[in-house]
Amino acid sequence: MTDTSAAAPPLALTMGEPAGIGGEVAVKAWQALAASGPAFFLLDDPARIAALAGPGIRIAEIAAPAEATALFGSALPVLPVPLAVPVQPGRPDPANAAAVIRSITMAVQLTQAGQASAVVTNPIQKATLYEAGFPHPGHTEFLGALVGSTAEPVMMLASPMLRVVPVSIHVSLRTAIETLTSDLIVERSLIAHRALCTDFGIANPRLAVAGLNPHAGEGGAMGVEDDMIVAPAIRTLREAGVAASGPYPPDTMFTPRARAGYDAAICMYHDQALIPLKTIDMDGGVNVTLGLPVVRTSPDHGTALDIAGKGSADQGSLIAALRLAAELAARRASAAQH
Ligand SMILES: NC(=O)c1ccc[n+]([C@@H]2O[C@H](COP(=O)([O-])OP(=O)(O)OC[C@H]3O[C@@H](n4cnc5c(N)ncnc54)[C@H](O)[C@@H]3O)[C@@H](O)[C@H]2O)c1
Ligand SMILES: N[C@H](C(=O)O)[C@H](O)COP(=O)(O)O
Repeated sequence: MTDTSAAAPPLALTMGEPAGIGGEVAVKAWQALAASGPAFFLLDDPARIAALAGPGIRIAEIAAPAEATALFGSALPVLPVPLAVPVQPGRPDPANAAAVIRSITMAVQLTQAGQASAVVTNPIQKATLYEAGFPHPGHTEFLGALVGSTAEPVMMLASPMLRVVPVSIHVSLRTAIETLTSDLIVERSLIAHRALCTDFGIANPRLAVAGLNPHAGEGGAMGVEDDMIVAPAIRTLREAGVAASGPYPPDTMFTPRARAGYDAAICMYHDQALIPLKTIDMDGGVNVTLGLPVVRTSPDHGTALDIAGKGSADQGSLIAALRLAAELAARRASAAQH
């Protein structure tokens, strides 16, 4: 376990969609972590968070991230990001989109400036941001643009039981299949491999590559992509020294016995990766963006508008995201010192 106890800067937690469950799980996560850390501050509207938390919980409005660590044991630190209009739980309003986006931008800038150790994002309501003109499909692509990445960052969902990496993210299933190439599989796998080595501290990560078709194509009878696209990518990865294997029939590669044989599953499209992860560990899964100069994690769930304002949201995934962000940031900080 990496030592995260040194005086690392606090984590920056974004507001996410204010009409969703982000504020509620942030308050619950603070209650769970106040005594132990890792310390974080929330970029949000302090008055709304105070109203949401109720009278028993102290909210501390801060002017800079450096104030958060000392306060964290007794109050939830909030760096103000004012909202344009009042929030109605379960009913997102595009008028608040600018504040949602500003919260993400500020978290990234503060992390790049060394004032925060990592970015942890609460879930956004993508359709509401699109309505307000947001041009990025999701956080992953937006973060890549914010830091000026040349290659699109890679999405990983991680839990103690499984790590999955989809080679395409927020595109239709048709587009995911039409744009699948050996080069794309190799590019995403190499970024994942590097992150598993450096951020996760795994010496020789084993990548299990999923097939695209039923039975990984059954020798071409159920689709040619496994032989023509996936298998050549695995050969290229192996030639580059990566312990990659497959293509595996996707229906059996997520069983407990199969999972014991690899460190991450490289999946051919979004839901091939995210369905097993969220089925196995919805309350402990964490979304991690690989290939960025800053550490970014997020809970695996979305805005859960159907339960917003009801007090029933589970905070487990956000707590796991905060803990993993601190661990990855500490490992990067330690590597930078050596
Ligand atoms: N990181 C992110 O920004 C992120 C991640 C996933 C989804 N989203 C967005 O969230 C919105 C809603 O997505 P969705 O409906 O597909 O998924 P969702 O995760 O919001 O909800 C799916 C179901 O799980 C339940 N649920 C989710 N989190 C829960 C929690 N912490 N405790 C208890 N129950 C919980 C919800 O009530 C709902 O019934 C979409 O706009 C989507 O794009 C954003
Ligand atoms: N694809 C993710 C999921 O379904 O859980 C989610 O939309 C989050 O994506 P970003 O982190 O890129 O917003």
